[in-house]
Amino acid sequence: MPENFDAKKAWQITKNILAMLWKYHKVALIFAVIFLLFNVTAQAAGSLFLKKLIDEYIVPMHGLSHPDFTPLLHLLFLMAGIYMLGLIGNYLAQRLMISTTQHFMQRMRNRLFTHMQRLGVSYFDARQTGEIMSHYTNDMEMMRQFIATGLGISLSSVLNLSMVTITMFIISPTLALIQLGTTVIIVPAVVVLAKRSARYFRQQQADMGHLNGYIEEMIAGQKVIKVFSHEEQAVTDFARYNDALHASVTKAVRNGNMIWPMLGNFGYFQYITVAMVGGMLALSGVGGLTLGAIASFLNLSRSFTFPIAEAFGQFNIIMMAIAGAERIFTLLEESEEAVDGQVHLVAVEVDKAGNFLQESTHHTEHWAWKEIDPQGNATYTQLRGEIRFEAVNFSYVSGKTVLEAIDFEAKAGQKVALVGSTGAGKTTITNLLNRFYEIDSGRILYDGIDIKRIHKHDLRRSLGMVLQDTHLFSGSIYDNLRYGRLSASNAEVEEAAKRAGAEAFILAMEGGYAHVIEGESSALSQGQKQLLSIARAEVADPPVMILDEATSSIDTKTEAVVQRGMDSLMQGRTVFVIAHRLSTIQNSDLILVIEQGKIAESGNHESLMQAGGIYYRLVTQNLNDTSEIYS
Ligand SMILES: Nc1ncnc2c1ncn2[C@@H]1O[C@H](COP(=O)(O)OP(=O)(O)OP(=O)(O)O)[C@@H](O)[C@H]1O
Repeated sequence: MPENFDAKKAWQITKNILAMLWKYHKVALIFAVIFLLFNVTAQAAGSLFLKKLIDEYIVPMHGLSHPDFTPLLHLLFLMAGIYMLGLIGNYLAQRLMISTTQHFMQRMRNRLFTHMQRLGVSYFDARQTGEIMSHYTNDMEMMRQFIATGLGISLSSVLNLSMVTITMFIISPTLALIQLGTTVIIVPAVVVLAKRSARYFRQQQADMGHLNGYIEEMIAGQKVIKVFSHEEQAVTDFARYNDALHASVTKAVRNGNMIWPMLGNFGYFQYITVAMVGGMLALSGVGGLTLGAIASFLNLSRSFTFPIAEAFGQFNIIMMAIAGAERIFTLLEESEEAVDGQVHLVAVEVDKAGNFLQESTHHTEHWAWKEIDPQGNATYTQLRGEIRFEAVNFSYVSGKTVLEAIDFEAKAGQKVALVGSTGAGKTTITNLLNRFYEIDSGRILYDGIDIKRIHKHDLRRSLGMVLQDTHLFSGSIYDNLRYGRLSASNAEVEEAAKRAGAEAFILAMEGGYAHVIEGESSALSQGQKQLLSIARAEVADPPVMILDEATSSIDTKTEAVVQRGMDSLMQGRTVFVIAHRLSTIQNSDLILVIEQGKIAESGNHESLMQAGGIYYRLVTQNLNDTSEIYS
């Protein structure tokens, strides 16, 4: 069942859109209303002229043998002129609304993307890419239609209706009251249909998001689907999502579409009622109704239901837009990742003995933490790369502890290896160091400074990451490697690639460093991608590195090359290695065996082997994963 329609919320969202439109496009909106007023005034004037035409020109001419048509023609020309002005007003109003919509949408897209860049990793971890994408495609398109057509038509309908009502009262207050009185009858039915329709439109937008999410997941997982021959299953699952979407679209459209014919038919009923009552009143001489008054009133009676029907005809669009806009606003209301922190990372110049000289504006390979006290005095703490976890507890979902009482120290320049079974919490430890997620309790210190006090951008700049899941962007090799540090020169990029062991294969490619990679679909092997990602980290030259070791997805020869790249990257830095090959971590200064979110053992290779515990069994049984010990 679709969620209940919340009229208050729908109104709030409409108000939000209107407020934003007003804020940025005040002048355009004022002019659009003025042009629309031209149009509705012309139509009302047309009805009043019709009365004049019949009562003062046509009726007196009746029975004359030589009628003078000149005054009649003058009046007809005047009417044509007024209608023309109305048409021009309408055209200008439409044009203004279209250009306003385009500007508004451009602003919204920018706002959405900027906001998305400021969201924390947790937002993306919890959602499918397709679902997020559908905010940019589907929801945005709904919003565009809302402003371009829904809002324009509703606005002109309201103005039209007001003008028609005023003109009706001018012509005959009695008939005007009958018209309004009969309209009240239809209101409850329209409201019921409108509410039902709105409910299904919200469901439709949600179903569309699910479908997009599923498609995106299936595209990303095409190879896996094929490997397991699950094409049929994927088609069946897709059909389920598609059926759900079809059902909600059908229900929404069916309810929405009933409003238009219902109001249309009701308009005829009103037309006949007004004609009959008006005729009777005229015949009995009540209210001084003339033939011209009845004719122009009947004309207005048709125009009365038309804007109501037209406004409700936009109902589908408005409801879909509200559903779409609600999803966009929900994303916009998603709290941004806080990037506070008064401690900054700066490049510094040092003398031969390594003593601090001064802050530098360019890359120097030496870093310091800079803090400015309330008096404006800067203090510099030389960056050493010491990391300390003190009694850290963490849970992704409240109540489900993932890390418990994590306590260790990585001294400057040390290599710390994290080993343990899958899901033990190794990656989570690095996620906390990066502040992708905030700890529940305890402290993480970086050179003695609580990382919560370090500006998040600077903290992350000081931590390089080479993940198994490498991501390269569309662009040249130069561009991709420079992503690590935008100010790096070509020579620095080439030097880093050489150190990472990536030079040979880069030069073998057409264009060498200028070779353009087309996003993730590039024809690079897993090992080559990993070498590029190592080189990218080399360019960034951060004092602390987090390495997720290559797994068996690459062959032994490439693995040796990647390992050499990693070894080079580790030189002179504090390094955290999420280890998958025990052979590569034996020289680590500290090995942490993580089990079910706790440090089960810690020490160096020798001490852990002597202890004869989990690590000893892992090594002696030549296993990579502690879970195999227990199985
Ligand atoms: N974004 C997330 N939201 C909720 N739970 C998560 C999230 N990421 C990881 N977890 C859970 O936290 C636990 C630790 O996961 P983590 O990725 O740190 O394990 P790991 O030791 O790195 O495993 P692996 O060696 O398989 O990469 C697991 O139970 C996992 O299911």
